[in-house]
Amino acid sequence: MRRNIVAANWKMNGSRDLVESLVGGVKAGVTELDKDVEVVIIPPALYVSDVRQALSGSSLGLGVQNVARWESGAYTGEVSAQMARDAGCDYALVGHSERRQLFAEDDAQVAEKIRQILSSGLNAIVCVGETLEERESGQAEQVVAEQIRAALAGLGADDWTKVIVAYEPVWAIGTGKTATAEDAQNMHASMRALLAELGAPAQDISLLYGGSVKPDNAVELFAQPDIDGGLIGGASLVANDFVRICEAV
Ligand SMILES: O=C(CO)COP(=O)(O)O
Repeated sequence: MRRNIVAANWKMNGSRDLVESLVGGVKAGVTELDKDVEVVIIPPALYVSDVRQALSGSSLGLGVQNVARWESGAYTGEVSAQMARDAGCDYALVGHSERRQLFAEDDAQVAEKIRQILSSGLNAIVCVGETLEERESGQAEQVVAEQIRAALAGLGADDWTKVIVAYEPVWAIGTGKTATAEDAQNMHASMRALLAELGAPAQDISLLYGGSVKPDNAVELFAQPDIDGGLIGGASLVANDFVRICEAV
């Protein structure tokens, strides 16, 4: 059965004070949620342990925003998937468009990171999405399909149970522009069809939408049959807004 998931990607925002106030607010706010909704906090790696402590006693999940593509060794500044697991994480984001654009992460590197994430026992939230130019030239589906194939082709049956795919159109991230619920649903349906082609149990895989999700557009987006939750940036930094988005699932 696929799960409904709402994940908070704090990006490079926050402080220890914010961890206290934000996690406290979210924890208190989500106690009323349907048990079928999984809420995941993804802070900067340095705050993972603080968030883990602040989350204690709750069922919220924890994740990192990135991992190294190597297992261990002389890679100054990197954090491995195994370390994230060791520090108490359950999830790792991979292939976020900010990593692809600002850190030149390509599909091959994304695939290597996914292998690290899965072999360490974490769940991978694999981000894909097209740029505005690609959408306007009618290539959106093809771009997303290529990203999914490059990242996920050849996974084994056990691996698929730990894969979540997040569709985040690049032009919708942090811009206040959201894909229409219809466009997002169409993309999600085609992603699910492709996953089936790749041998995945596609009906069981959670597909999240991300890109300017706010409390007032979340209900319509999450009502779509192939949208199983969201990956939330800006609105995840305000406890009330994030809780309202979680309630919309
Ligand atoms: O990139 C995102 C989540 O990973 C989306 O960010 P915003 O919600 O700020 O648009």
